[in-house]
Amino acid sequence: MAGMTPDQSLILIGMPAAGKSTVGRRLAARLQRPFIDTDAVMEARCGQSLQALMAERGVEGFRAAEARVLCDLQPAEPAVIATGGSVVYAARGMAALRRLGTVVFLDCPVAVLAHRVGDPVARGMVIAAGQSLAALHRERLPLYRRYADHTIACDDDPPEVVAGRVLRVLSLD
Ligand SMILES: Nc1ncnc2c1ncn2[C@@H]1O[C@H](COP(=O)(O)OP(=O)(O)O)[C@@H](O)[C@H]1O
Ligand SMILES: O=C(O)C1=C[C@@H](OP(=O)(O)O)[C@@H](O)[C@H](O)C1
Ligand SMILES: [Mg+2]
Repeated sequence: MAGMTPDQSLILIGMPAAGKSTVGRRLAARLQRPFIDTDAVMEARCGQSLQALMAERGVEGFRAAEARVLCDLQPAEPAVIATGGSVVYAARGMAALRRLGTVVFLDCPVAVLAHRVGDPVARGMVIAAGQSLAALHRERLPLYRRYADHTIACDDDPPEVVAGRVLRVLSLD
């Protein structure tokens, strides 16, 4: 898929700490579009922090709540949407997101992610007890690839550079 039409939202997926929220905010400013972070939408809707949600409902409950948020997302106008890293577990949620626009996968090496993330559990990630970040990355990579219209290699490049790559691949620069 080359470029995107003006009525489409731009949706960022990828591992936690890949830069979806940071790069997404920059893209929204550059494109003069609203910025939506599905993590913030979920916290507002559930009335608690993601960490509290995870502690109360567990991984399955968290994923179910996230899927409902994705299915109900209706931007008033084309937006830049940063998602939580675990959205790709929800097939129905991803189908809903894909109806809203173009999905871009920020593909960041696991070593860079590990440096940024610190302790996955303290960060409130959807991760099984004892699972390493590298194992989680292996588990999710096929899912990110399945849903991506475009993949952007991020390495450890600054957010502005990554944002520029996204705009170029979508012919929006
Ligand atoms: N391209 C980047 N280069 C360096 N640090 C980054 C970059 N993108 C994000 N970060 C940092 O990594 C952390 C996680 O970024 P964030 O945007 O919250 O990622 P995500 O939304 O994908 O989880 C933040 O501290 C942010 O400042
Ligand atoms: O990947 C994950 O398991 C998660 C990523 C977080 O969002 P970011 O990807 O924006 O960090 C947040 O949704 C939650 O802590 C679970
Ligand atoms: Mg984020």
